[in-house]
Amino acid sequence: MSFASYGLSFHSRYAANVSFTTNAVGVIGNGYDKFQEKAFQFLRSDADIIVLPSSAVQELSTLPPNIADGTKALEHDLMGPYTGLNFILQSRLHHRIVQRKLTPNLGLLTPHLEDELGKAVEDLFPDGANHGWTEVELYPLLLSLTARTSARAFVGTTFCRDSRWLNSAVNFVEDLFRTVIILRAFPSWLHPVVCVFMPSYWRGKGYFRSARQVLGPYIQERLDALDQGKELREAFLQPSALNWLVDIAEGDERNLARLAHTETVLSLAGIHTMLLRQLSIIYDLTAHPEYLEGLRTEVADHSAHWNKASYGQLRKLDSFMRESQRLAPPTVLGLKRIMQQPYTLQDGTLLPKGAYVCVAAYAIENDPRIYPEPEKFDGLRSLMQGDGTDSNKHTFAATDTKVLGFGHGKTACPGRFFASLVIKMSVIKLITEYEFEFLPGKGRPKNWIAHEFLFASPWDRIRMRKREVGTCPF
Ligand code: HEM
Repeated sequence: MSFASYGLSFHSRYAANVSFTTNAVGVIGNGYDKFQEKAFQFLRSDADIIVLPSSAVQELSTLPPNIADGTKALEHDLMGPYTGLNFILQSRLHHRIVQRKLTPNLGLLTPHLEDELGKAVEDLFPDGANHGWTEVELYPLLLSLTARTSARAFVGTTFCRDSRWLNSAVNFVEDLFRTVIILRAFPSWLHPVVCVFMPSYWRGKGYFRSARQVLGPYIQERLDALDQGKELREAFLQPSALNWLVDIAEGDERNLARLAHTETVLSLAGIHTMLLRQLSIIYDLTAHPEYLEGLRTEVADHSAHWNKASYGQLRKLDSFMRESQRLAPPTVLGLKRIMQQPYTLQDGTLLPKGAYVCVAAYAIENDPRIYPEPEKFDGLRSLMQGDGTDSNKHTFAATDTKVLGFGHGKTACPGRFFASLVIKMSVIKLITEYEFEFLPGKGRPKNWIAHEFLFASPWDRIRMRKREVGTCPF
């Protein structure tokens, strides 16, 4: 069994890993262009990665986890044994809570999220912006905003403003990626030694401990109340993932550490992914202000009867968000899987047991045969593609074989509907209440890509000011 080996003839694994670390878009893009409809392989320090052609997306997305496991690939990528993430292999609770509780209850959560977002803006945004142009680092501002807003849904009012919880939730992710990026510079056999010298590794353990300390007594009280059939106090009746988690946990999952860790994983899955989206959207809107009035008018058109359903009717905003994610996706690889048994694809490619496979998501979404003039930012691109027959097909949360930011098919991100709601809510708040501009002589801050992951600089500065008349509908 062989794959086209991209660049392997002159690259040692170490050199290949350095190329991938610093230029994943180029490495994968060149392989994608060169091999087109054939699978190819490249080396990363921790794995030999097989990249399947775009024609295999549909088939790969339908393979069940007993054949191609996405959670194992995620755990592998995020270095489970060194970041504590290996516990996601023991239960699907982190997935069930999103699919069975968070998503079906979005309507119920919407007014709570709107309320928290409004309070967070008041608490966090600089007072100077209310009086004129003020220079800010937008990244940390939006990070705190997203952590607060999403915490209202994840842990309820009891903890959503608790600095111990918020600091843990935010810093856990940052340290996790530090650990991953540093460890990937070393061969796997050195990881158990190198990690001991890394502060991010030790801090990572501390966040899990802190989650248990902060949430533990509350979780225990709810578990006891449920077991003893006691009347639930007010906090226990609020809609929050924390309350629902305790309800749906079964067997070994009904354990303080497991439940508190699951909450930490929700923060990992949600906060930075949503922050980076919002940051990109505000940067893209500032770089392309011609879209601003159209988006504000779309919101204004629904303002008189604003309700939870209004978010689903903002098609221009959906399109803009999709275009922003196409050009700045969370990762340049998609549908990452570890094969649990040998499998032969319809095109005859044999994927051996244990192989790490994926598709070139960024290259597909920037392929001129699929997206004309892919380098051009076209905020209404997906709106124009809609033929009106399926109004949900072009929403931000919709996936497709050519729209891979959330994966595709049954295994696609279960949190994408929540993410879409929270991102829309905060973008609406930001653009109807504030104006933004780049610093004089500066353009849109660049994204950083390290390995397959997209990051943004937390130190980039931008100017903002409150609009004279704010028009936020909630
Ligand atoms: C813009 C924001 C987000 C992006 C771009 C994103 C992207 C992704 C992607 C690409 C996957 C892998 C899908 C696959 O198997 O191919 C995934 C999985 C997942 N996401 Fe998201 N996500 C986002 C927000 C969220 C949020 C807010 C939550 C929670 C509320 C969440 C929860 C999850 C979970 C539980 C999984 C499955 C993990 C597993 O396989 O065990 N995501 N996400």
